Amino acid sequence: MTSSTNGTFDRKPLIAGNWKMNMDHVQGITLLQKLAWTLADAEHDFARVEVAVFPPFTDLRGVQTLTMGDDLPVRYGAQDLSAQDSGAYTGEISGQFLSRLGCSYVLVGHSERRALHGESDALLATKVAAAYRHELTPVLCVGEGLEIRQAGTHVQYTLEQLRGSLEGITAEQAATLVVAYEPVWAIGTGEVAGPDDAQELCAAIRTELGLLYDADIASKVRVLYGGSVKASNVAQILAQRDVDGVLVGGASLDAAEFANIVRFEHHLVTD
Ligand SMILES: O=C(CO)COP(=O)(O)O
Repeated sequence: MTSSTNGTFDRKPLIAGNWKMNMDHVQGITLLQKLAWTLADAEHDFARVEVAVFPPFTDLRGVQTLTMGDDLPVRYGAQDLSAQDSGAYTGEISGQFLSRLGCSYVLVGHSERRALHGESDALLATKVAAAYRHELTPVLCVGEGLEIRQAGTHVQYTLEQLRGSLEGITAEQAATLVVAYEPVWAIGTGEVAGPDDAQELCAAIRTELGLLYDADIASKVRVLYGGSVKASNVAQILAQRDVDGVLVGGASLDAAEFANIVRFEHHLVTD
């Protein structure tokens, strides 16, 4: 596993839910409350397996109030941030604002932002830097589309995205980075990369981080897999040595299903 079969992990697993453009601020609070109750009932050990949600911007203030008020051990982050800190950038959200809202994380370069908003690796490197300026941990997303996968150049392609999106990022900063490998062809399609595919790319990402920085940093960075993750397939994915967590889309909108994903260790045997 991230870990091994002896129940210890090399890195603390991170189970992250990307709500995308779903859940208004009222629905978001209900979902988070249900998730927290379900995990509390199950006596989930948050110190062992970390849980984070990525709601829309407009939900974040409510999420902050709820987590602070009820002392919830769930972390949260935004789905994007501006490369700029402040100024005449209509519609943009600064990392400073996210930090003030208690965000721990921010997604950078999700494939939907790369594809629908033309975000380039060069721009994403400036967003990663902005996240660090505001003490947010970037969750840098990389991954290939179907054509690249079919052409067999997916490893090369994904590592090129990684290098480009980390341009100018120091070793000290990279030590706290989270990378999410999300093959575009497996997102929202029900098509899951097999555990071996997830391991191949997560290991390749770690090796590349070792070359870009050093082996110690590479051993600290958490590399997640994302793409049609469900309670029924999560255990096999997380049984891979270099997969340190999952970034879940659709299945994170259902509190019971997401709680079961978080509790992947409890269904290792039955899956
Ligand atoms: O894009 C994803 C998470 O960021 C994955 O989405 P799905 O889990 O819905 O395939």
